[in-house]
Amino acid sequence: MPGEMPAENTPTGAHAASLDKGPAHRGAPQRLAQAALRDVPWEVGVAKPDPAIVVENVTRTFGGLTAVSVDRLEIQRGGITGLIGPNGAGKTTLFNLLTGFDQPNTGTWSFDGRPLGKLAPHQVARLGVVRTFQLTKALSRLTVLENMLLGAQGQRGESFLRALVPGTWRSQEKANTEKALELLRRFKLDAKKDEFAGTLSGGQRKLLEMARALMSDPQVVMLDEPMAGVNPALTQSLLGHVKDLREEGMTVIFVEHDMDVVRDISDWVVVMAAGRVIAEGPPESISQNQAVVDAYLGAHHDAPLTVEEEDQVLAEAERRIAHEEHGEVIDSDTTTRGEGR
Ligand SMILES: Nc1ncnc2c1ncn2[C@@H]1O[C@H](COP(=O)(O)OP(=O)(O)OP(=O)(O)O)[C@@H](O)[C@H]1O
Repeated sequence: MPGEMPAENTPTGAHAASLDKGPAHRGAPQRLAQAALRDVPWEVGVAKPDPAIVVENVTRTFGGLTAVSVDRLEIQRGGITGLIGPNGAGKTTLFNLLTGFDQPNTGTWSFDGRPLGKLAPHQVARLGVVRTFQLTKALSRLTVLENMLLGAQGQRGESFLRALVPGTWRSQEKANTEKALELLRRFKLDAKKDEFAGTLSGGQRKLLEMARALMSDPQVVMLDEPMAGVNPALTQSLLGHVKDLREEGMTVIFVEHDMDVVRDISDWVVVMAAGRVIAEGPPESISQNQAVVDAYLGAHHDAPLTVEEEDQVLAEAERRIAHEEHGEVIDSDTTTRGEGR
C-alpha cells in the first residue's frame, strides 16, 4: 500500500524523553499507552494490543466523491490518537460515522467488540463514545449551563418514562445539574454558567465543547480540532485537559492541524488523505514518511501561506460553506454537518 511505514519500529530518543516531562502522577497512563504501542509496526491497518475501536471496510461517498474509504483502523485503548490530514481528507466524516451522526455506504465498526453501526448518536453516546461539537448558532443562544445539560446522557428517548415518573425526572435533572457545575468548575467556566455560550472567547468555547462531551461519562472521546482558534495562553491549559482525559483512563481521538500539538500529546498518529488512511505510527514516525510529507506536511507546512495558498484556502472555505448550506437543506432531519462543524 502506498505510504506504508517501514515495518521496523524505531522510537526516537526525543519521544522517549518526553515521557519524563510533567509531574510523576501524570506520567503513568502516558507511559502505559506508549509502552503498549512501542512494538506495534508502523503499518496502515496494523492490529493494536488492546483496541477500543475497530473500523473495517468503511466507505462513505457523497455523489461521486469518496469522502471516506478505510479498510482497517484500530484505536488503542487508553491512548491519545491524533488524526491528521489535509482539508477534505475525510477526518470529520469519519468522526461523524463513528459517532452515529452519519451513515456509511459500507462497513462496520465496533467499540469493545460491540457493533456501533446503525445506532443513533445518543445510543452511541450511551455506550460510551462521544464527539465534541463546535458551538453552532443555536447553541450560542443557550447559556453555558444549558449547553452542558444538553450533553447529559439519556437526554433523548426517555421523555416518555420521565413523564410517567416526575420524581425520577427531577432527581435526574438535579444530578445532571450538579455534574455540570462540577465539570464547569474543573474547566474554570463556573463563573460563566449563566452567560450565553455565544459570549465566550474561542478558548472558552473549546473548554465548553470538551466539558459538554464529558457529561455522558464517555470512555472514548473524539475531539474535533480542540485547539482551533485558541490563543497561546489557553493552549497549554487545553492540552492539559486532553492529557487529563487519558489520565482518567479514557481513549482520546482528536483531529488537529497544528503539528506541534499533535507531536506534544499523541501516543499514535493516523494520517488520512483523500478518504484513506495513508500512514500510522508514533508521532516521530510521521515526518519521516514520504507519503505524508507529499500529501500533507509538504516542505512549507509551518511557513506562512503564499498568496496562491491563501486563495486556495479561501476557495476551500467557500466550498465548505456551500456544502453546509446544501447539507442543511438535504439533511434537515439529521445533524450530520450542521452540528458537527
Ligand atoms: N454533507 C456533505 N455533502 C457533500 N460533501 C461532503 C459532505 N460532508 C463532507 N463532504 C466532502 O467529503 C470530503 C471529506 O470532508 P471532511 O470534512 O470529512 O474532511 P476533513 O478531513 O474533516 O477536512 P477539514 O480538515 O478541512 O475539516 C470533502 O471533500 C467534503 O467536501
